[in-house]
Amino acid sequence: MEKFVIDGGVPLSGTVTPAGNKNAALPILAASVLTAAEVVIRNVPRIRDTEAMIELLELLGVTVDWRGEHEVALCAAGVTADAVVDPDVAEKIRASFLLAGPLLARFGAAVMPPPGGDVIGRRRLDPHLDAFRALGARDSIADGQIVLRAPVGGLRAGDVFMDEPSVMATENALMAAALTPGETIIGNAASEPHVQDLARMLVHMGARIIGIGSNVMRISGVAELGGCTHDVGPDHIEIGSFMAMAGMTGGELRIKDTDPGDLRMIMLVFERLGLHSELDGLDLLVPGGQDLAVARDHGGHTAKVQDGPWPQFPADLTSIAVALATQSRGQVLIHEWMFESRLFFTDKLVSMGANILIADPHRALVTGKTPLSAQRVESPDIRAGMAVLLAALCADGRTEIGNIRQIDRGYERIDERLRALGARIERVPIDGPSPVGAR
Ligand SMILES: CC(=O)N[C@H]1[C@@H](OP(=O)(O)OP(=O)(O)OC[C@H]2O[C@@H](n3ccc(=O)[nH]c3=O)[C@H](O)[C@@H]2O)O[C@H](CO)[C@@H](O)[C@@H]1O
Ligand SMILES: C=C(OP(=O)(O)O)C(=O)O
Repeated sequence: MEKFVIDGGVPLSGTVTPAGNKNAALPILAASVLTAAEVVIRNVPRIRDTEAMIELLELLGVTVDWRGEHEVALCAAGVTADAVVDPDVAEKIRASFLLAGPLLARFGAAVMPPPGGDVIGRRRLDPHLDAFRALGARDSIADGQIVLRAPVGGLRAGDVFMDEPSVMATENALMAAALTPGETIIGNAASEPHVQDLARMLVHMGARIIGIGSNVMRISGVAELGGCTHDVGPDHIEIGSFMAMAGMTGGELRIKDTDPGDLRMIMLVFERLGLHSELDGLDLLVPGGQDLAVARDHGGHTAKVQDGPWPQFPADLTSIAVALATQSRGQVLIHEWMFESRLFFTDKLVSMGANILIADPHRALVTGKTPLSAQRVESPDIRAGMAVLLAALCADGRTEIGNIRQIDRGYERIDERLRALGARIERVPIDGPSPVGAR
C-alpha cells in the first residue's frame, strides 16, 4: 500500500505528453480475441486497468509480447471455446465485461463473471444484454455469472437500438457485429472518442463501418477478421486533468500531440470556468498566471456545467471540473447527470477549505475562489482521486492521499510526470519514512 505526499503551492509548468486513452485501450485490447491473427497495439497506457485486462487475456490463452514500453503484440490463436474469464481478475475492472462480445461472436458462448470498476453509482449491464439479444443470443445466470449463448450457426446480424447510449455496450455490440456476417445497425449508439477508436481498429481488421462518430453505425461484419497494427489515441480525460492542474496552480503548460477534435467541449466548459487554453497545431497551450473567474450566463444567470453522452462534457471530467471551480471566482452549478454517487467525494475538497454545497446526489454548487489547505484524504475513485490530487497541488501545506491504487488505475506514473513539471510529490509506502526533501 502506498500514499502520495504532496507539498502544494507550486505552479506546474512545462511540457507533457498525454498517455493513450485508458477507455480506448481497454476495448482495443479485448478486440484481439476476435481473431487468430496477431494484432499489434501501440501507445498502450501502462496503468493498472490495462495490466488487469492483459492479465485476463493471458489467462484466456492469448500470447502477449511486449515490443516496447507502450507497444504490445497479442495473438489469440490459442484461445479455445472453453477458455475461462478469470473471476478474480474480472472483478478488478469494469472493462472485463468487454470480453463478452468477442468471445460470444468467435466461439458462440461466453461465461462472464461480474465486472468491477469505479463505485460511482448503479452501473447497468442491460444495454449489453439487449444488444446481444438483438443479435440472436440468449442469456441466463449460473453461479452468479452471466452465461451468453449464440444460436446454432452463430450470431445473426440485426438491428440493435440502445435504451441508453452506453459506452461499453456500444463497444460490445460493435465487436460482436464486426465478426457477424451481414449488416448490423446500432442505433442510439455512444460515440465517445474511445468508441470511435475501437471502430477504426475493427475497420483495420476487416469490418466495414459507416457512421463512426455518430449515434447510428452500420457494420458490415465478416466471418473472419484479420490482424492489424493500431495506435491508441491520446487520453482526452487525462488532458482535461492536466489543463485543470495548470489553471489551479497558475502554471503554463504545453500538452503535446492532442487530438484537437476531442477537446472542443472540454475547452469550452473550462473557458466557462475561467480557464483559457488555445491550440497550437496539435498541441494545447494553457497560459500561466490566469486569474480564473466563472463566466455568468447571458442575463447574469448562474453558470452551469452538465455532463452527458458525447459530444457533451464527459462524465469522467466532472470531478475535475468541481476541483477547478473551487479556484475560480464566482458560482457554478455542477450537474453530474449520469452517476448518482460521483459527487460524494466533494466532502474531501470541503475539508480542504472549498465552498461546495451538495444540493442532491447529482448537483453541487461551487463558490470560489477559496484558499485550500492540506489534509489527509483517501482517493475514492480514479477521477475523484485526481481531483483531490489537483487540490493538494494548489493547497497550502502537506497533503497525504491514501488509496492511490485508484489513481494508478487510470493515470500512468503520475507522480513522476508531475515531478517533471515541478510538483513536490512523493510516493511512499504506508507507514514508511517521510520522503526526503519534502517539507
Ligand atoms: C471502461 C469505460 O469505458 N468506462 C467508461 C464508460 O463506462 P460504461 O460503459 O460502464 O458506462 P455507460 O455508458 O454504460 O453509462 C454509465 C451509466 O450511466 C447511465 N446512463 C448512461 C448513458 C445515458 O444516456 N443514460 C444513463 O442513464 C446508466 O445508468 C449507465 O449505467 O462510460 C462512462 C460514461 O461515459 C464512463 O464514466 C466510464 O469511464
Ligand atoms: C469510471 C471510470 O472507469 P471505469 O468505467 O473503468 O470504472 C473512469 O475512467 O473514470
